[in-house]
Amino acid sequence: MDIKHYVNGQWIKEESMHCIPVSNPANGEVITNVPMASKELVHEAIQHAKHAQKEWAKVPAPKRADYLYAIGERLRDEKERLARILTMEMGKVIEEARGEVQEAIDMAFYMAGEGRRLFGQTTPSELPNKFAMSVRAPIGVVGLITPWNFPIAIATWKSFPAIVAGNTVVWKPSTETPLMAYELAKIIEEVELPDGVINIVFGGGSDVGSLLVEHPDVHVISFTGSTETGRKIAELGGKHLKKVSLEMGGKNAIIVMEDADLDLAVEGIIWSGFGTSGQRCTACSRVIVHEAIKEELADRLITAMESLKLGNGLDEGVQIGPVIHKSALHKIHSYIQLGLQEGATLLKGGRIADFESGHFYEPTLFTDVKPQSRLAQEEIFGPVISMIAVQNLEEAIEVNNSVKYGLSSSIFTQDVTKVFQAQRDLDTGIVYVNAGTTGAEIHLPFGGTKGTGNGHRDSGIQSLDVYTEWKSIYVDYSGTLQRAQIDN
Ligand SMILES: NC(=O)c1ccc[n+]([C@@H]2O[C@H](COP(=O)([O-])OP(=O)(O)OC[C@H]3O[C@@H](n4cnc5c(N)ncnc54)[C@H](O)[C@@H]3O)[C@@H](O)[C@H]2O)c1
Repeated sequence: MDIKHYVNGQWIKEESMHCIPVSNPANGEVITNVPMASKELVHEAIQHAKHAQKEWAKVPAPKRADYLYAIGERLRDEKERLARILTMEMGKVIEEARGEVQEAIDMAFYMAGEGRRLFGQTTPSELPNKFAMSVRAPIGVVGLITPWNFPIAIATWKSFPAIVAGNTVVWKPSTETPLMAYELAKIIEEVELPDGVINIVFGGGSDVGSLLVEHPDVHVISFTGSTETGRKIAELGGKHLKKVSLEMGGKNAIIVMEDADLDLAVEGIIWSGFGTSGQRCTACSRVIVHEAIKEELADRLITAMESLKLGNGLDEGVQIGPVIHKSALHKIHSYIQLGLQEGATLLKGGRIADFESGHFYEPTLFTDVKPQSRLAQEEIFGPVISMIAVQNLEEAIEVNNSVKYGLSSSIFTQDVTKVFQAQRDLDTGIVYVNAGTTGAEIHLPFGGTKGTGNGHRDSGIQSLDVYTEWKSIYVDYSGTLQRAQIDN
């Protein structure tokens, strides 16, 4: 499949184009080549987006929303085909890939509905015969920079609210997973979204990504990726006084209290820890367990892990797919060595899985992990769970909150008092009760605190705050010049 950039409604293949191969992580087969955009093309895409935004902002929001309904319909028609491509390029198992495409569909319809709301506020004026209101105004050109682990959902969390609010978009997808972006571009073309409203340029982070962040005609940057990259973007964006929304890494924990339903807890831990091979920003990588049940929980987890099936995500019945590439495999393995050096006890896994091709890591469980060890503090982004024993809920919450990240947390307990105490004191942007750390719904705000985010949210109505400015409008119909801010 020959991938091209999509700029101003045109498919662009540059003469001097440099391409890099993209391979299926399940078997190493090259599935496409991704072109690296030149500086000139990125600049051109931004200029088209800037030009298109002036007209797009004048289109009534309910009409802008009609394009999202059409995109949603096309995504729904293509769901199975897209899910299969997603599994091929990213590796997640087909059920999860279907779930991800469904998220994009849901986001299209949800944000299309927003075209008939985009609520502002009216409020009384302090002066007679004067009307006061505030409305959401689009900001201009939005630059999107996205990761490989959710190649379509995250882009739709960002681009759909951006365009329904009257902005235009230049999107730089991850070079690991360009096919989903290419497929979305084809749908955008089919529904005849006006030229320049969504532009897609492929390329590396430090060149194409940085260009978007630096460019004076890009007014907002919406980024999802690692905390390390987010920090660089925040620094560069800050230098250019740019609005920057950052959704970054996580080190999420499940707390299991002594009164928990252990069958449920085991299911929650297995699914959130090993689903997507641990490559979710919300993946559970720590289990904070009450001392009294730590052995029983470990035994049950080991039993549940015995039956997990690794393999190509396209094969039905496979529960755990590959990790994205070889260097991820080696990074994960280096954390196993580190954990052992730090005194943790390896209960299961800890090995690169024995497959002829592809990048597979065995689901891994450690116990006796020290809360301050690097194994317990750093994002591994692989199928590795560390168990940490605690004496009570207060200690569990302290351990949960001791990491630099703050995305998702969860507690398994039957005690309503503990539930309310935990939801108040856990310092993450998302808290689950009697469910794992993954499984966010698109109509709730998604994001985290501390090293995970900078106060913005993807999804939910709250995401509109990233893509709009509040404009306050005063209409004086008194026929006289009424002077406000004067105390007679
Ligand atoms: N909080 C969330 O919502 C969320 C969701 C999914 C993934 N993530 C995080 O994403 C990470 C995994 O994704 P990844 O490996 O693709 O992350 P990454 O930070 O390596 O890359 C993310 C994107 O940033 C680009 N990039 C890299 N360097 C850049 C630079 N200097 N300037 C501009 N852009 C640059 C990349 O090309 C890519 O498109 C994990 O840390 C995970 O937790 C967070």
